[in-house]
Amino acid sequence: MSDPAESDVVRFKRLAAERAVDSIQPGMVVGLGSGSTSALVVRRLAALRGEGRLTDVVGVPTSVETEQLARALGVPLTTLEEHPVLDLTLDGADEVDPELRLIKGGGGALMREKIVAQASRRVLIVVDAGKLSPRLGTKWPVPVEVLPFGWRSQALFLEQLGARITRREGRDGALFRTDQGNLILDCAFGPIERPEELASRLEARAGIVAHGLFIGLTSELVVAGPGGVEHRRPT
Ligand SMILES: O=C[C@H](O)[C@H](O)[C@H](O)COP(=O)(O)O
Repeated sequence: MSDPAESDVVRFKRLAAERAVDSIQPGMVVGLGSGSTSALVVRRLAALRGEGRLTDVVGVPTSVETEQLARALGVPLTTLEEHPVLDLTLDGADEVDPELRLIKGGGGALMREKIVAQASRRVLIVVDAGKLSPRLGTKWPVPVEVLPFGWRSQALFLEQLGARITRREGRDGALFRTDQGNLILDCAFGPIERPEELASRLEARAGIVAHGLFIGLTSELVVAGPGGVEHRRPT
């Protein structure tokens, strides 16, 4: 039943999460993304387990936060060491372009999310319609995870690539640290003309350990908005 206090965005996220969980089959090993939409996926999976469905599904969490939520809700977990190939990953995104290229990492989990996505046979991205964008970088900066060692050099390098940099802080105003203990530089490039080229330049730089451009990784998208819930595949 829907909660009258639930905002439209949260309702769309929930509807998309519910539809996405329909793609999970019994016995699957499933990557569990991070962020508020992925939390709704975990909650839905836990609710189905409570009804005696999908009880043999095991998850690989992409962040400490998702791991804690899944454990609290009794969703069984495993690791990539145990299961280096996953059947399916369900994850959110911050921005999605028409080719289903993504910006991710608003919650700082980009590195583990990308590792898990690359280890998955299928990656299903779950979003509300507000995440759709004509061009990546229009709505969201590209999060870049850097080693603390030499981070100022990486900031200069990113500025030379045209980014306006913000070093991410937590809600308490302290420096944000990823689950790996690294820093995030949020890089506002504005609308990005050639995301593949930018991704290659970021990947070639020592000290940058991950970036939030997810290209060629989305197998399917579930998007929910005022027009309903839609399940898309790349064209
Ligand atoms: O690091 C966080 C992730 O990439 C999230 O999947 C992304 O930020 C979307 O989060 P939300 O579902 O809360 O909008």
